Amino acid sequence: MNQGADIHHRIARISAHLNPPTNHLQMEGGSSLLRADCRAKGGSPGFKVAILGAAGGIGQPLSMLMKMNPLVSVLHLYDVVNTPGVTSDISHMDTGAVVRGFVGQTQLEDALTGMDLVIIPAGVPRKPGMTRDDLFNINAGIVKTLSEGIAKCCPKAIVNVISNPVNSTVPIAAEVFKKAGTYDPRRLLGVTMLDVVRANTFVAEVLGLDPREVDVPVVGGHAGVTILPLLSQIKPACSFTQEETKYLTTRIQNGGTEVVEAKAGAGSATLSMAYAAVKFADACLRGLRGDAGVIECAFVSSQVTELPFFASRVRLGRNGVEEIYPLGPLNEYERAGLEAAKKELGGSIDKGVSFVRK
Ligand SMILES: NC(=O)c1ccc[n+]([C@@H]2O[C@H](COP(=O)([O-])OP(=O)(O)OC[C@H]3O[C@@H](n4cnc5c(N)ncnc54)[C@H](O)[C@@H]3O)[C@@H](O)[C@H]2O)c1
Ligand SMILES: O=C(O)C[C@H](O)C(=O)O
Repeated sequence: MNQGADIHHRIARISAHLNPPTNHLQMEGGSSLLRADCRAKGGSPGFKVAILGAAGGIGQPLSMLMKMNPLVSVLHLYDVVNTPGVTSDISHMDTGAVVRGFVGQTQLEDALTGMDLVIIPAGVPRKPGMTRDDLFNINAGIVKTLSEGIAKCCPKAIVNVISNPVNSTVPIAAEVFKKAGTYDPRRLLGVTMLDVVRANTFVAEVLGLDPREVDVPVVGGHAGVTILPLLSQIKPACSFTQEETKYLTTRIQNGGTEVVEAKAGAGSATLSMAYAAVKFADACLRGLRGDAGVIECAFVSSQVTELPFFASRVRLGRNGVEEIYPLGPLNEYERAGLEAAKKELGGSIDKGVSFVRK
């Protein structure tokens, strides 16, 4: 066989056992194909991460940022459209993770098999005038289907749910996992990190600080009054006037709507969300690696209140959520906020549970 034919033969051989439609098939040179294949098979240390909804407004920058994360060795990009292009594009970044693309329901199982962490930003976003709950009718079914795939193909994966309404989609995923007999509450987390990111930013603005120096716990859920910033517990310790407290609480609770209105029909937060999702996913991966003291806020199965799910500070470890911290001392304003949050949150959780049990 001449040299050109030999290379073509090697490419064909490798193509046959790489997942379709991977970017590697478009690379030139048999030797690089072989090396990428070895790394994909676990030759390089790191975690295997799938992003479901990878071609969307959040999915694309999230995929790019996860490709830059040194803890990721394999990155699977799944969507019902456009993943071949996104995968090809992102795969040219000279970072460690091997990227593979999967498109359409028939490739969902391949996308999920063997994953350590699955991030779900699949689903429709809000338009001005809509609540997150208005997305339920479409997104509930999407999250249900994707969760069924996870239960079947990677039941031990940590799952980060971004799709709205998070207050309902997390209970939906939990019910699907219960039905499948795979539910481990420690491994299912609703992503509320954007609320913390916003709270840090807005509080830093008021205090004249660098946002990186500020840490605001945000508890409850991820919609309107269920988003409850605990300004009395911020680090560094600081007090606010009543006016500042009201301004900050309202702005943090309406952060999503602020972006939806500014985008004027073109969707909701995508870039700040991708940043927040990566910050949270990185914390989950550091926990999986066994790092000590990884603490973030997340919407999880919880006994912190009488509700079955609640967002609060959690410690992340090798099994996902290793410890859930109590809310700590609340001031009068926060106690009233907690009551309002619980009232709305209870209904959203029930709605998610009934969707699967019906
Ligand atoms: N948790 C949060 O803090 C937070 C923040 C921002 C947005 N969100 C939510 O994230 C979701 C996505 O927002 P976006 O701006 O990226 O929307 P988008 O419309 O830009 O992207 C969504 C992607 O999901 C894909 N998709 C649809 N059905 C799918 C399925 N069955 N399987 C896989 N992929 C599927 C679409 O093809 C699309 O590429 C929305 O529900 C939005 O409300 C949550
Ligand atoms: O507001 C939205 O609809 C998207 C997201 O939940 C956000 O908080 O930005």
